[in-house]
Amino acid sequence: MDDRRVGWHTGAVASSRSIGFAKGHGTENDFVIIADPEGELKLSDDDVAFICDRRAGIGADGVLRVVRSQYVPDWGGDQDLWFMDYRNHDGSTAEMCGNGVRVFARYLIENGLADGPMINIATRDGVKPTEALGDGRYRVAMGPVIVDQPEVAVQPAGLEMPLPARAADVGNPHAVSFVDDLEKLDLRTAPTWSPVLRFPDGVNLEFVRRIGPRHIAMRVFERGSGETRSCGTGTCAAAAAAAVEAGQTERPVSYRVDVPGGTVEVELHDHQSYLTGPAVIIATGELILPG
Ligand SMILES: N[C@@H](CCC[C@H](N)C(=O)O)C(=O)O
Repeated sequence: MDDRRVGWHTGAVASSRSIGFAKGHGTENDFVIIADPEGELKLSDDDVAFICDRRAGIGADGVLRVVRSQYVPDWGGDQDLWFMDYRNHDGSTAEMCGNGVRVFARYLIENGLADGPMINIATRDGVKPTEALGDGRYRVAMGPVIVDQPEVAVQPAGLEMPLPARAADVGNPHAVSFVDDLEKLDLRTAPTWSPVLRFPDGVNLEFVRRIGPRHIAMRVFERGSGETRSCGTGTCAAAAAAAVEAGQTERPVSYRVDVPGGTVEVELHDHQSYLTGPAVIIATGELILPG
């Protein structure tokens, strides 16, 4: 039997660390949530990759560490809030996670850490006011989405020609391409983009098919996580790019965005966007980290 499992039953493995976790998802973009209110837990990139490993670990697209903002060295805000320390599957950090922040809000409320229905959640992209709608859905004020000209070329495996893409900033970086057929895209390997220096820290790549005037479908290849079944910031980028492509200048304008893991709604206002979608907590348990 694996040593870590022996340790689980006997507590005899001195070199392992046992930590409580919850598992949740938003439209099947899934996360391991770890409470660390006073910022005592040091999670290396390898620790996060181990937790996210779908065979050796719990399995997830990312990790959400739940920590008071006063214990986050780089947090510049003056309020003490719950901070969502988001890590991708490979351990890298990201500024924001739109599905993660909804799951984070649900976790806070269900564990008595926040009252709701309105919670201000601190992220590396600032404070995200999040509202529990009472029906399992959460509505997040995501901030503005800034869409550029289609100046990027994205090359997925198997396509003869690169796709034109618009850069979109949702706090984290995105590039959105429009396609006629989402099913035939091969996203098992990372698409490349050019110019490479347009995104020196990497980029999330969205592929979008228009279904109706305010309805799109999307697949995504996420920076640090690969293809996922949904990306909340990506749906905001996709909706904003779709509105620009269609010349829809009226605000607010709302989009239904279908992703492989479900459906979300994106509302685009003049200087704000809102993401509404489900958040689910599916399990809690104890995790044994090696080392
Ligand atoms: N899945 C997330 C985005 C997570 C971060 C992203 N991979 C990045 O590195 O920017 C979402 O729901 O927004």
